[in-house]
Amino acid sequence: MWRSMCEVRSAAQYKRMKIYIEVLVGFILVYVVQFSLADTNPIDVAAINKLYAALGNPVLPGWVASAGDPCGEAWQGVQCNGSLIQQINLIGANLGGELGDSLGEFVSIKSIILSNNHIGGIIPLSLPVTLQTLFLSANNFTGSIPTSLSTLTELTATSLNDNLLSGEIPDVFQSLTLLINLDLSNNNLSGELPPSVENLSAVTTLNLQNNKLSGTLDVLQDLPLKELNVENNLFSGSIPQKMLSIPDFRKDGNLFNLDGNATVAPAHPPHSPVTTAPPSGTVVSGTPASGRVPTKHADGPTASKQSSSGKSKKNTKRVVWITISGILGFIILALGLVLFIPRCGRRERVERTSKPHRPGAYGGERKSPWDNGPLVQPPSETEKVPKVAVTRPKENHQAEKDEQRMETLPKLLSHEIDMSALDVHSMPPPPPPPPPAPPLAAEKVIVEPTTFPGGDNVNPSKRSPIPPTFAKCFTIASLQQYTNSFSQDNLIGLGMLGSVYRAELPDGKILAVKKLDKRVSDHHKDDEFLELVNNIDRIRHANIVELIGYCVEHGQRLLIYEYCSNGSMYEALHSDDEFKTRLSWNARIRIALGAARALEYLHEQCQPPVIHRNFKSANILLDDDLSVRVSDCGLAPLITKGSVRQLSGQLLAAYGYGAPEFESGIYTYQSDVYSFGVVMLELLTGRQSYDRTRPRGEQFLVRWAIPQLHDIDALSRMVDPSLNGAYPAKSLSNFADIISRCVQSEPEFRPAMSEVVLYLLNMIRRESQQNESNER
Ligand SMILES: Nc1ncnc2c1ncn2[C@@H]1O[C@H](COP(=O)(O)OP(=O)(O)OP(=O)(O)O)[C@@H](O)[C@H]1O
Repeated sequence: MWRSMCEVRSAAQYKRMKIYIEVLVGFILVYVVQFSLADTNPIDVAAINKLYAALGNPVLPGWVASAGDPCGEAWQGVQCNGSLIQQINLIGANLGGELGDSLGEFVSIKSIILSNNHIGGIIPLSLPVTLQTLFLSANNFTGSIPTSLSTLTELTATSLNDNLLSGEIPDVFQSLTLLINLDLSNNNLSGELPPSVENLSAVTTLNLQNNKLSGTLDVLQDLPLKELNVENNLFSGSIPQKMLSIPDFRKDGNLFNLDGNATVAPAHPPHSPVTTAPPSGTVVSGTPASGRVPTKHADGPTASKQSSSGKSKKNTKRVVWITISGILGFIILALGLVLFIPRCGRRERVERTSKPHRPGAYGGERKSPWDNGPLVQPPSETEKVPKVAVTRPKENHQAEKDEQRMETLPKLLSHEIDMSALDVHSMPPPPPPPPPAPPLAAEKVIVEPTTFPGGDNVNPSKRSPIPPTFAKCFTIASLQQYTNSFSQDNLIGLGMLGSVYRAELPDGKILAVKKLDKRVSDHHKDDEFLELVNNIDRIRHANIVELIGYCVEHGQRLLIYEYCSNGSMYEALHSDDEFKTRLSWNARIRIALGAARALEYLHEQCQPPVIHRNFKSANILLDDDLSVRVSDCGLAPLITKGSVRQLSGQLLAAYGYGAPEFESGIYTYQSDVYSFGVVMLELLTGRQSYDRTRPRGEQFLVRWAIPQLHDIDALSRMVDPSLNGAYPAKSLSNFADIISRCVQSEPEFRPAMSEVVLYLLNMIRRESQQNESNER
């Protein structure tokens, strides 16, 4: 065939052949596009239908027990890539029932996130081998950990903690070399750690606390652990020397042999799981008698899928594969022809001049105003660390800086000006965020929770106290005097780290004193606390609450901050109707900008960079003139320890600010970006991030809002009624577009904060241009 084509001699024959091929390629492309836009893959539909039935047909927007189109109809919590389901994320959705036996049937699902529900029964034996994250914590799962875990070779994080799991941990870790976070804590697991644990060559966080595990920790000694919690188990023997350098190693409540003497370390009462674990020895209902034998799934993906599918499904699958292979074959053939013909032509008709290349209908990606290339390349985790320390003085001239920044963005501006030349009202609504692409390798995405500064490998007890440079040292006596002995009248509020009091100095100056709870202070030695103070003291930015001083006395730890007279954005929006009416649309954009600048500074300019970790509207304080001061910056090390850590995770997730990855203990810069998106949603809707007084489907703001963000009509119905319609429609849709970028469930698709700042600045600039032209 190839030869005969090359032998085509006449120009007419060549032209005819070319047209024929172009038409053929056109047909193929149309078919491919149709295929990629087609309904959800039928195998995935069948699997999700079964899952839904097993969960007891709960009320979940979009979901149905038979057929349907989860990808096309955007079922709640479902994310797809083309026609394939990639993620099911239903954290805290009040789900009951069981998981059924359909999970292993999903074709290419990467993430199942069902934490904080009431799902019972066993963890299915059949699991999808494509899984990268499996979060089932805080449910009512019984029985043992399934052996099919061994087939999940792409797994990077899994949390099975806070369930009723019992029996031994199976020896399934041989091939889980990508696993970074594993949480099995707060169950009823017993027996020794299986030998294959030593193959977890990527694991950095391992939580095994509050079980009945026994034997030694020897299999853990060569793992790259940064955080290990084995508290409240029955571990014994001596602790391998190497393990003492794990930066966060908690081991109390075991039978370790310290200094050659068998020692019973003081046991803490185990954290009670969400539901009470049955006493050991109790036969747990629902535990399969024989269900723990390895299934055919261990044979690999094909086996696993076939074993769990019926004959008809096999046929469907075959048809799909044949179709895909056919299409691919066509494409290869067509490409071959397209590439081959010109070469033949060149060989045969050297006098022919080639046509200039014109991209076809599918030749380029659709661009949107926001898609003009990343405004600032989203830095990867490593790129985010600035090479040179930049510390912004408080008295920086932000307006001038913004001018400069805008000038450095000729590409953006020229594009935006071009866009504004168009009729904005006839423009389509903002485009949806880009479709999920295969996630990056986990190690590129994950940043370990911030630990105490000073290097991970430094033993805290060996650090020498470094007195803070600028922060003033207060005595308890003076603070007692300024707060009227920490009287109730001066109590401003309570947080998870402690209580905040209003303090009045003799010169009339008002300060805010954060008195850390004992359970927080107890985790940190004096020198660690001073180091923390030193690091907070370095954080200086016009949009961040300034640390004035500290106090370390008699085991008490206090942080003294500048006082913000207008309370928090949370109070302004949700507790004070009168204040809320003062928050015009412009004021809201400016609050968002101030908060974005604070995060941009923490992530990209501060040295060392800082992850906030507790970003929410209650931590966005407002000054006299409503300018933003973000609080609790640099306090992450206090909340990465002990019970506060758990509490912080629960609170962030429970109140709707926690990014999906937070469930696994992964908290990155992008997790802050997610929380920032939730704060923007609060500004847009005037709703709380979580409001249990609302109907079920509306309680979690993100879940309720996301499907509506790209629908102009729905958007205008979502806006805070107290704005009385006083906002430009275009500005609203741009604001919504930024939100939907920030709250994407795949962290790597969220923008860097510097991009968010630019988006907001650009919105403001365009509005002022619009206002000027209206005035003329
Ligand atoms: N510098 C400050 N000026 C004025 N009010 C403050 C200041 N710092 C904190 N507050 C107020 O004190 C209260 C408690 O703050 P705190 O940061 O301890 O807890 P939170 O933000 O409510 O919760 P979390 O502990 O999760 O951060 C909040 O209502 C906050 O508005």
